[in-house]
This record gives sequence, structure tokens and C-alpha cells, in this order.
Amino acid sequence: MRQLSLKALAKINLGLDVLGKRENGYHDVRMVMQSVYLYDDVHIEKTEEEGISLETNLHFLPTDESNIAYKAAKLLSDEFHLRQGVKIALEKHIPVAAGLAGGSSNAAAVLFGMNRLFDLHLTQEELMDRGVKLGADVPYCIMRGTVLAEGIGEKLTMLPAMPKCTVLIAKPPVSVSTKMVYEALDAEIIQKHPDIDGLIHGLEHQALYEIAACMGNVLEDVTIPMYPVIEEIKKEMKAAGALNAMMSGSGPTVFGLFENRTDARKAQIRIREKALAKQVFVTNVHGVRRK
Ligand SMILES: C[C@](O)(CO)[C@H](O)COP(=O)(O)OP(=O)(O)OC[C@H]1O[C@@H](n2ccc(N)nc2=O)[C@H](O)[C@@H]1O
Ligand SMILES: Nc1ncnc2c1ncn2[C@@H]1O[C@H](COP(=O)(O)OP(=O)(O)OP(=O)(O)O)[C@@H](O)[C@H]1O
Repeated sequence: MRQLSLKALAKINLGLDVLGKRENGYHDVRMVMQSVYLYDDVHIEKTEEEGISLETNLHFLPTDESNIAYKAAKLLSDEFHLRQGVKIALEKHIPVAAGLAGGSSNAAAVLFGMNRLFDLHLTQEELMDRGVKLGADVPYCIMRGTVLAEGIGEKLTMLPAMPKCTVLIAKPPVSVSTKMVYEALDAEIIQKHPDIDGLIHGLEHQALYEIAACMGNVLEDVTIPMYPVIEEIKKEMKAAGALNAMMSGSGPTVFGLFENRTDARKAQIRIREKALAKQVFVTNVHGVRRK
């Protein structure tokens, strides 16, 4: 096999709680993660000449070592002293710096793809051990599906798959630094912890209303005061019939869960008309078939 084309899925956080802070600045989290059917296309090709080359359709993204997909390729290439090179093409659709793990998902796809192309025989767990060196969300992006993430996000437990529903995703035109959001959280007292156990209970009982009611993200307290547009988008989604709407990750993207695709479409149009966000996608949760 010389080349592979992979779908690097975006994630949303159905629940995001922060439990404490470590000496290295990272935070202990308890999160329920969910893959959605919004993805970047990642093409990976093995080349005869050594070295890594990367291209992308987004002119503002770096194509050197500072691209996390490049870092992923370098990590495996160095560790396994690969004699052949790799050519990566990223066709980005996932909004950037959005709280949707776009970069992490690209890195996960490169680790997964190179493991196949170069016959490295790494297990999923071994790939995830390498992934966490690149970013806290990368191990999850390798595992995908509905997952409880603990530790700094790398301790993963599979959960029952999210019941089918429509997900509306809206990224307002502001960019948020994850590092800055976590640092700003340190100056705050967390007012209300989300009900992660309630979310898990809802998933176990396939109870979409309970899941929606238990959604919560402590990082909203940091990001929403900075960007009130997030709250406005949440309100639009709820007014259009969303079971609930919330910020994903460190933001600024908002997602809403809908039982009805027509309502999600209506909300999409209103959000665009009111110029709250241009990047608005009607999509679905992505179930992952387990062996
Ligand atoms: C906000 C989330 O996306 C929710 O899924 C993740 O917790 C962040 O995952 P990520 O972007 O892959 O995180 P990394 O790239 O490893 O870290 C970016 C920055 O976020 C902060 N960070 C990240 C994860 C974590 N558990 N605690 C942290 O404090 C650190 O300051 C770090 O410098
Ligand atoms: N392959 C990549 N795709 C997107 N962004 C990348 C990539 N490589 C490096 N970056 C840089 O990483 C930063 C964060 O981008 P990304 O889209 O991964 O953020 P995010 O959606 O907030 O991720 P997370 O939810 O994991 O915090 C951007 O400023 C971008 O320039």
C-alpha cells in the first residue's frame, strides 16, 4: 500500500469538568467526548525519498514543523528511523482554533495512517501513548466515538454510543487559545460543576433528553464573557428547538442537539442571517463500530 485517504473527525464535548491543576500547568479533567460527522480529508502517501512534506487548502495554516500533522509524522519517522518519506495533504473543513480538535484529529489520522503504510504494527494503545505527546485530545481522536476522558484527557473509557440526533455546529468569527482559557480558569472559582455522572447515566439508558439536560462545560465561564456572541448563538439554537446548546471545548464553537433536522436547518439560516457565524454545519453524531 502506497497511499491512504482518511477522514479526520471533529469532536464536541458533551460535558467538560475541570477537577484540579497539575504542577506542569495541565488540568485534570472529566469529559464526555463525542465524534461528529464533520471532518478533514487527510491524504497520506509514502514517497521513495526521505522527508516529510505537507500541504493544505488553508493558506494561513503552517506547513512546517509547527503543523501538528507534521509533528505526528516526524514523531514516527524519527522513532522508527524510516528510510522512506511521507507526503501529507490536509483538506480542511473543520474550523480552526474552534474547540473542535481539528488539529488533534489531523495528528491522529497521520499516526493511524503511517502505522498502516509503514507496517509499524503499533496497537491502538501504543498509538495513543504517542498521541498524547502531541496534544491532550489526540488519544481521543484516535479512539473516537462516545468516550469518557479523564487525566489530562488521555485516560479513556468507552461509553455506550450516543443516541442518533442532529447536531448543529456554529463557529463565530473569533479564535480562542486553549492555553489562555485554561489559565484564565485558574483565577476563577468554579461555580457549578457539570453533571458528568448524569450524562453517563443518560447514555447508558439511551435517554437523549437526560443527556441534553446534563450537558455542561466549565470553560464557558471563561470564554462567554470574552465573546458574548457565544451566548447569542446558544439562544438562537434553543429558540429553534434545540434540546440544549453549549460551547465545545475551550470554544468559541457552539453546538446544539436537535431531534428534528428541519429545526436545525432553521437555526442554521437564522444564525447566518443574523451574522452570528458564517461557519454553520448541520451534521450528525458519528457512531464508531467497535470490533
Ligand atoms: C479543551 C479541550 O479541547 C477539551 O477536549 C482539551 O482539554 C484541550 O486539548 P488540546 O487542545 O489537545 O490540548 P493541548 O494541545 O495538549 O494543550 C493546549 C494547552 O491547554 C492547556 N491544557 C490542555 C489540556 C488539559 N487537560 N489541561 C490544560 O491546562 C495547557 O495550558 C496547554 O498548554
Ligand atoms: N493541522 C492543523 N489544523 C488546524 N490547526 C493547526 C494544525 N496544525 C497546527 N495548527 C494550529 O493549532 C491551533 C489550534 O488549532 P485547532 O483547530 O487544532 O484548535 P482547536 O479546535 O481549539 O483544538 P482543541 O479542541 O483540541 O483545543 C491553530 O492556531 C492552528 O494555527
